[in-house]
Amino acid sequence: MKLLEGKTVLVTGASTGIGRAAAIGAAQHGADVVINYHSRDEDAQSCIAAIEAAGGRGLAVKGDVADAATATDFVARAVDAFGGVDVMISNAGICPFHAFLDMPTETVERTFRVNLHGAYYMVQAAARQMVAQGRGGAIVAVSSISALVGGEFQTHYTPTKAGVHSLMQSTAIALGKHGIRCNSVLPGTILTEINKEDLADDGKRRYMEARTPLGRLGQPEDMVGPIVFLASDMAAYVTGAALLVDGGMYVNLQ
Ligand SMILES: NC(=O)C1=CN([C@@H]2O[C@H](COP(=O)(O)OP(=O)(O)OC[C@H]3O[C@@H](n4cnc5c(N)ncnc54)[C@H](O)[C@@H]3O)[C@@H](O)[C@H]2O)C=CC1
Ligand SMILES: C[C@H](O)[C@@H]1OC(=O)[C@H](O)[C@@H]1O
Repeated sequence: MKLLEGKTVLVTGASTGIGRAAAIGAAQHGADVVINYHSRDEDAQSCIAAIEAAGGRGLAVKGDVADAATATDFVARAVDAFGGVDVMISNAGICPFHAFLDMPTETVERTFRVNLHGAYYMVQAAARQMVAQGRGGAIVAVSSISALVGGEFQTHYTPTKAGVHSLMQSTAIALGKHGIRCNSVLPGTILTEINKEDLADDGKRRYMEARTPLGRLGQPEDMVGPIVFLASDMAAYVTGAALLVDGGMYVNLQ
């Protein structure tokens, strides 16, 4: 069953990882897909090729989500190309692991700007378009298990993920009257470029695997079902919710 037939889906940070898998997954579910990407033209084009191979129409728009103008441009380009916006998947993010006491100011500010300001601007630009269209919509933000638990080398990152989760709760209230649903997914540890270096440490990787009751770390494709579900009409009465997708890692105390 195709869950996003006839919808236009926008995904930020979609040239790699979870965003890429979500973009291709949306196309497999019948959507036209517009992707935002930051810098890697070849990866963006290969994502568009995969969207088209899945039967959807695709468009890649370059831009830094930390800049508010990127969001308005992204939405305008989607409307020009495909006539509107039905779903926004706010996914772009960075996590430059670093110790707390000597954390460079620029690292903190860049992480906040990309992960939190970027999500805010994208969600707001999509919501403005959805309200103008008058046919509702769905917003899915990629938060994290890190919205709920800390990380020694993620003191600049975990607050942004809690912030994204909180943003979905508040926008669910602000936008419910317009028929726009806002939810977050909270991935556990998914094997992507964001943690390639961190998990190159065998001890760290084995520890994270051992914490996961399902016995393995996640793949980007593990995020597709939960994201597509929340974006689709199957979730018509779900808003302000947060869906952990972590193989059980969060509940595994002992
Ligand atoms: N991989 C994991 O274990 C987890 C990832 N997440 C979140 O998932 C999201 C996607 O990350 P992954 O796919 O894992 O890693 P990734 O590194 O493959 O993807 C992040 C994407 O965001 C893009 N990006 C970074 N800065 C950007 C900017 N300024 N403007 C536009 N795009 C930008 C990157 O180019 C990249 O395509 C992030 O928000 C991350 O915080 C959340 C929980 C766990
Ligand atoms: C980058 C981390 O490995 C990843 O991102 C998160 O949000 C979680 O902390 C994951 O472990």
